[in-house]
Amino acid sequence: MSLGSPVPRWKPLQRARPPRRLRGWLAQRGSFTAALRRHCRGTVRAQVIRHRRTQPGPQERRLLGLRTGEGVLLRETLLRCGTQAPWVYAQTLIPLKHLHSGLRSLLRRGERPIGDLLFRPGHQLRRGVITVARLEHCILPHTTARPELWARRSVLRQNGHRLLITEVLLPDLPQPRQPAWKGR
Ligand SMILES: C=C(O[C@@H]1C=C(C(=O)O)C=C[C@H]1O)C(=O)O
Repeated sequence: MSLGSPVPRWKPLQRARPPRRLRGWLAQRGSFTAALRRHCRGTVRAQVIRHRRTQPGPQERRLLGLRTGEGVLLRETLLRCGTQAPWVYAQTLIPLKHLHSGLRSLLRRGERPIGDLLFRPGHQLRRGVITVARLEHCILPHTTARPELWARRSVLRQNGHRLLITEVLLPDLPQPRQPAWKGR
């Protein structure tokens, strides 16, 4: 999936005007996987659609505090509830220099979303500022439709390591039950 061109214009959530029905999802500060699970009667699964080393763009490099030439692991997944149509497209960038064995094994966990492991109690994970963007020319897999799509992006920090997570809310994502607009 492509986030489209031109590059999305990311704004802090408080300064953007996403549709009301999406605000609760966009403001979620805890595990997104856990939030999805609260709406899913089956199992939340992460289908890995890409897993490869790459060079980050200038914005991503800055957010991850990387120098030119420092590579990242790109993981792209579709998060879905059971066998339903995907609810979220997620893109995770992990600096290769932070790819310690713990993280490596975490990424080999089949269809289990990484949020479950990142947000384990006692892991002292901190989410930075959440920025959001309306994707103007996003191309969804398997369809030519161009719905209005919103995405959010944030940096997760743990013991000096950083991950950049982008989540695109897909049209089949249900309405959140509890508005989390103010976040935690
Ligand atoms: C970071 C989280 O993990 C989610 C799961 C992902 C995956 O398995 O690829 C990617 C991003 C998130 O939507 C979370 O739950 O907040």
